[in-house]
Amino acid sequence: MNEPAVDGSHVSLKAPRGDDQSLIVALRIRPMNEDEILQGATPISHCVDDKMVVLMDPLDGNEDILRANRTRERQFMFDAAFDGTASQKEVYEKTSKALIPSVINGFNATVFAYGATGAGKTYTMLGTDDDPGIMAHALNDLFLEMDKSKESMKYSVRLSYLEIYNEMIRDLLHPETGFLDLREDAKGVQIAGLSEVNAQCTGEVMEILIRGNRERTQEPTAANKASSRSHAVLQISVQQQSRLRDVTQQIRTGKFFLVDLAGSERAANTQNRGKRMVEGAHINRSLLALGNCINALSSMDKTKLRYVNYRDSKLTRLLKDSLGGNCKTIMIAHVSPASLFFEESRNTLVYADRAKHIKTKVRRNVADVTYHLAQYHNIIQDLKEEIKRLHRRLEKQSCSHATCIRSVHNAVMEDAKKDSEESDLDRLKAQLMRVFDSQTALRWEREKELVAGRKLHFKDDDRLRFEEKRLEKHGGSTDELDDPDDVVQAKEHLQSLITERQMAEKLKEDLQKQVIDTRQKAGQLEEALPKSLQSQEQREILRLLCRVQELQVESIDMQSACLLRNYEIAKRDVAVEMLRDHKELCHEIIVQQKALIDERQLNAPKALDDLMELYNQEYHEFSLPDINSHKDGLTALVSRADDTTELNSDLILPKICTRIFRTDSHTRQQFLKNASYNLAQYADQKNKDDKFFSPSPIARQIQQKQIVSSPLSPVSRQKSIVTLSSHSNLSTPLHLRDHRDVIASNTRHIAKLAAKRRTTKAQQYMPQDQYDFSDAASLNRANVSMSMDKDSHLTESRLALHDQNFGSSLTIDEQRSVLTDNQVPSRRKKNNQLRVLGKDSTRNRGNYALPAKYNQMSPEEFFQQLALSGSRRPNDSINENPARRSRPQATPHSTRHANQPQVKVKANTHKMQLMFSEDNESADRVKVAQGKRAKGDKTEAAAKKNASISGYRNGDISITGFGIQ
Ligand SMILES: Nc1ncnc2c1ncn2[C@@H]1O[C@H](COP(=O)(O)OP(=O)(O)OP(=O)(O)O)[C@@H](O)[C@H]1O
Repeated sequence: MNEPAVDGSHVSLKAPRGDDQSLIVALRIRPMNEDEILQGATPISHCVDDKMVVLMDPLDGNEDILRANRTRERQFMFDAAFDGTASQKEVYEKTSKALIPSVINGFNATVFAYGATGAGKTYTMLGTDDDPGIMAHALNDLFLEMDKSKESMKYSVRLSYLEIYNEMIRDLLHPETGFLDLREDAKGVQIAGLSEVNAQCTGEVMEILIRGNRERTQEPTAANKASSRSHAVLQISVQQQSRLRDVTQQIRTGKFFLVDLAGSERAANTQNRGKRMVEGAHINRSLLALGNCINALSSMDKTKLRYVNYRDSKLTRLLKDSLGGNCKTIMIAHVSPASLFFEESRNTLVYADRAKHIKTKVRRNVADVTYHLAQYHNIIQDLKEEIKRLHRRLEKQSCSHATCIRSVHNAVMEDAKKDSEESDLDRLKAQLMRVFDSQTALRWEREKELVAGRKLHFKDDDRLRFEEKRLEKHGGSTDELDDPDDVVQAKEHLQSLITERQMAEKLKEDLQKQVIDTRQKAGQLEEALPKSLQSQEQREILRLLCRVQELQVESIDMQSACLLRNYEIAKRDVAVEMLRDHKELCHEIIVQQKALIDERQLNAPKALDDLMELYNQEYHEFSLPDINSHKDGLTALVSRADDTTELNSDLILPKICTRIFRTDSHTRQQFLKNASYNLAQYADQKNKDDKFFSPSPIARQIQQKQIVSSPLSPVSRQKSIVTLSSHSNLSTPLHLRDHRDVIASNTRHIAKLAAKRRTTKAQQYMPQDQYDFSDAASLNRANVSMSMDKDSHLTESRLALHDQNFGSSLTIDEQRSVLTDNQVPSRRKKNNQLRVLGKDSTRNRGNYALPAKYNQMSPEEFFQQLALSGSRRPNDSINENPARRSRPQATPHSTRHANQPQVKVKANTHKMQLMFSEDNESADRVKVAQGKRAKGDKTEAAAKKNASISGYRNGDISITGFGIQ
């Protein structure tokens, strides 16, 4: 068992003569458990004292003549005996504790628990979490004991944990290594490949132990709910070496085996079958081998040569040293007190009693190490260190007056050092604050500079451009200026701006340099600080200082953002100012041109006059007093936005919006909120009045959006007017007819575009279930000359109104060309043919009869046909009633005229259809049906019922809107 060790030095194995030592045997009787009590068992094992145990035969021997004179009691003496009241600690202390110093000093020791299954072996060795057993107590004491001598000794503790299950050895700390081989050589019994784990403290050891136990094979049997099916061996190897280096060194290696054997079992009691039975057989075989060894070893006849057969099982081979060799061994035998286990208890007691006679020769495992000459130097060094250490200890122990004075002096010195550290901290703090301050100042300067720089740029660029424009306005290049004062003033201003910018740039450069300097200083300070700061308090102060600085920086950032926002507002103000100037300029041009027209008595078109009137009206209305200068006015304006009636005018909103741009953001938001809400209210009110033409909610939203989000719409209007004027070329004498046409055409074009845009949006938002677009497309194709768009506001009546207003003499051809260019679907545009009904003939179930002549009719022909057959031309009919003209009304009962084509729209299943008929006497009715119809309901009455609109007067072009209205 002696091991070579230590730094490759020469190790000589000593073989000291061992002392004979008897195997110590203790007996533990566990308390009766519930099962045993329920089965009516009586206690048959008793501890008479701490060494004597009495076992009673439960059978009544009176009937057996052979037993009649025999005593029913049998007494056993052990080194220690424990009954059910004994605690784990007591058992440990009275048995295994004494082995701990021996192990530390290089002796081998073994404690093994023996007994029948369920007798309490595992409980004694391992114990429970609350009440740990011998293993935990022994390891704990081992480390405590080593601690006592760690000043002079060095220790190394290694652990291995294995189980013998069915005669196979398994490493419980590394079970993945599989089954291991057991070998014997000159050094003793070895297990090849068994892992050894280093442990430094009790905690670590306990962890290893718990890990190993988790791997142990345990199964429930009838005798024990958690029966160990294997023998478990925990091996603790302790190596002790003196710290004192000498020319020769002793290394002591003690091994401590803690063995929890599996219990012998009777198949009748355990009722084991199959695998459990095989396990039981293996257990019994190995325990029999152990018993044989014990028998042989305990032979009283010292004269005879004994043969001990360890080879019968792995257990006996492993415990060879523990039983008959160099080992202090304790056997703790376990029995149940119950009468049910009399046989098992008796066997155990007999074996335990026999084991008492086993003698082992115990000797210390010591290895003497002789060092090499080269190692002496190290040893001397170590010794010197040791001397110094001892001197220091001596000094400490003899705390004389001088030492006290020295200690007081030391304390004073430490205080002084602390003070100086604190003053250092103050100094650093001040330095840090200076750096922070200068950083803050610089940052602030830079932010201001940034904003100022932007302003300057903006001022420079925009003002410059503005000035240039102004100069250009006055005509010619700057060289040929008539007004030198203006130019001089502008130049001076320009010069001052340039100088200002240069100064700002210089300042910026300086600031940047300063920033770099400060950063460097801060970097140095950052490096120096951690070295100087030692205490937690100092670090905390520093952390707080840094936080303060961070907050200051955040505050500067916020202020800077504020400045930038102000700057943006100022920029917008300037833009508004410029737009105003521009507006004034436009106004000047318009007024002058008007004067020119009046002066030359030119015959301007009526449209132009109307536009001029509108313009004048708007111009004066927009010259409201500045809101900024009157706070009350602003409040009044916002409250006006609250007033629904005010919004009834289409002009008030853009007007207010233009003004509101100059107010603060909160007021702006408040205003827009109120305005959009009231617009919706207004629109609702309007819709109630006029269901026929009311736009959809989404269309209303779009309308509101357009108005609200276009505060400068009057300017755009001005633009349109200017464009129109430029097209008209009013400054030159007109060929009236031509120009009127051009103006009319342009106006039509604008109106058309607007109508188209509205239509697109309405289509986009129109809910599908309200209108079947696919079918509407076919219907539209049928009415192309009358309508091209489902939601078009550009009805013929409107165009007619336009024509009337602008005196257009456009022919039907021209009207058609306008329509076909913009509204006719591209497919039809291609062949320029009008299919009166764009219905697929195969899908046509004959719900309506269509006169053949309308098929393949061109739009022009169709339109003419319709017009001829009516009483008037479409545009003529509008003049009749201005109310109807501006808004076509649904007239449920229209007048009938003979010889007019009947135009009907019928609701088919899910669809609308259009029907023309000429042969009907009362054929001037045009029916428009919309909506869905119940499936299977094919009568016209149902169609009418479902129709939401029907009956326009013949010739009223508003039929074009049937698809949507
Ligand atoms: N001294 C005791 N005090 C209280 N309970 C005990 C004592 N000894 C054993 N027991 C209980 O008895 C039962 C059986 O004990 P244990 O498992 O230790 O038996 P065992 O001898 O190891 O059996 P096996 O050989 O089958 O593993 C356990 O529930 C255990 O808690």
